[in-house]
Amino acid sequence: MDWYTQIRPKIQPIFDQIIAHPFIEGLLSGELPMEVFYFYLHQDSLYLSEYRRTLATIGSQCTDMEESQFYLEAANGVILVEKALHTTYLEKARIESPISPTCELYTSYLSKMVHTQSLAVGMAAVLPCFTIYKEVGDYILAQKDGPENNPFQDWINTYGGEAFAESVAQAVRITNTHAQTAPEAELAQMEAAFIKASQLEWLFWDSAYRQEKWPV
Ligand SMILES: Cc1ncc(CO)c(N)n1
Repeated sequence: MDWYTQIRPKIQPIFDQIIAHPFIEGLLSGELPMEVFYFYLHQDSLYLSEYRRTLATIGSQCTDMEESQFYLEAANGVILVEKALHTTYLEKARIESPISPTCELYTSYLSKMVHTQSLAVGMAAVLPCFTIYKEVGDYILAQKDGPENNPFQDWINTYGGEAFAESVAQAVRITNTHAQTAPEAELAQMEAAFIKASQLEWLFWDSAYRQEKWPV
């Protein structure tokens, strides 16, 4: 059994809590308050501006040319999403809230992993950013009881679409390849990183829903 197939069931309780979260329910029903959505988008644009550099770092660490190309292209894809977010939503809304504690935690965690751990562990740490968004996108697309004109449809299409699915499948394949030759201790670190990043995905939705601020 490949690495991802055996690790995925371990985050099922986290995934179940993500899709049951009022933020996701609100995206699905179209009833998420716009203010909350804008807060999320602004924090996500701050997240993406760090995440792209994390992906590019992984790309620069890969010795295999195609793996390198994949992560560098993924970083480039993130830049395109960032730009699209800015032009379609954020420019008009002019949100200026500072980076939230959770956003700072998540981006710092990923940066720490790729700068201080092995390549395989770095790959495992960024994998939930691919797989969880894809699964959430697919889950929302599969619901039949959404409204006719969902204001969040563009967002849903981005992550539920075919293009993103292909990128996710490749990230899974590459990470599996690295797990095949990883010693026990490294596999344990890969698992811990994958689970931690999955928890941070939940926390990111939750912090957006709460419009999390620094308490002091
Ligand atoms: C927090 C977060 N994780 C993953 C993605 C998908 O790239 C995103 N846009 N934001």
